[in-house]
Amino acid sequence: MKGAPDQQWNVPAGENSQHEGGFRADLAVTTERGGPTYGEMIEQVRLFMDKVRYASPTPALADEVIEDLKKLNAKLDTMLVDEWTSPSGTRIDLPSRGNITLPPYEIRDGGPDGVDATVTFRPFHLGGNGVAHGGHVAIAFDDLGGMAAALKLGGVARTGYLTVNYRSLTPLQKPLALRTWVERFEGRKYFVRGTLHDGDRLCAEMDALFIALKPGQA
Ligand SMILES: CCCCCCCCCC(=O)SCCNC(=O)CCNC(=O)[C@H](O)C(C)(C)COP(=O)(O)OP(=O)(O)OC[C@H]1O[C@@H](n2cnc3c(N)ncnc32)[C@H](O)[C@@H]1OP(=O)(O)O
Repeated sequence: MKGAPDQQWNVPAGENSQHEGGFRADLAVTTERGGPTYGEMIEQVRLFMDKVRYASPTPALADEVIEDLKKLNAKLDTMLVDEWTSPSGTRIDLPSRGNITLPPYEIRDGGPDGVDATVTFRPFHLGGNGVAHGGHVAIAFDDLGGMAAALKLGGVARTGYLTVNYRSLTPLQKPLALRTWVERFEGRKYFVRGTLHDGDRLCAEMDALFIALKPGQA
């Protein structure tokens, strides 16, 4: 990665490393990494992506935006850390734990019985004709399905397969109810179901297998 010659992006698993296999060794959550305005920074990036999705800039404006973005990227280059110490993914006080790559969701309730979340697809999640891209719906199911498996097994799991049935169109910019739960498990195999509703209307359903990782497994 350019701009951060002294930073290690991938810390190999080892005696003193901060991860075990594929996931964080320390699953402790934080509300402090990245500082008190980290969430607002993420929100401004999402807002920017919303604008980019719909903007038709003049060549002059595109050049101006490019120069501004280069400056911002150079600023962040001075503060890059490895994935295990990044705030992203651990900030439970923020939508989607501060993970910019996920559709923003808030957890209403979560435990071994399942996860109840509210997800709001943004303008930049547009697929076509004003509604969400199906891939973004699948990402929301994957993360929250993985969370249901993790809360049931008390450890981490990776997706073996994930099937989404798209039952009706998924709107943007509207809080939707996403629920995931472990239907059954056999050994390391956790069969997880999920639903996405707009009010009473079913938008999509998930049927997935998450496999508990063995200690140290990537
Ligand atoms: C609280 C924070 C929450 C955050 C949640 C984030 C969730 C995000 C989750 C992800 O997106 S993970 C990324 C996407 N997934 C992957 O990249 C996984 C790629 N695949 C693998 O790494 C391995 O295949 C895997 C670790 C999943 C399993 O390999 P293993 O060698 O550990 O297990 P094995 O192949 O022996 O399979 C174990 C059992 O599962 C079964 N199995 C494995 N894959 C299957 C599959 N695809 N379909 C059906 N069954 C499957 C397999 O047949 C076997 O069944 P039995 O025990 O009954 O014999």
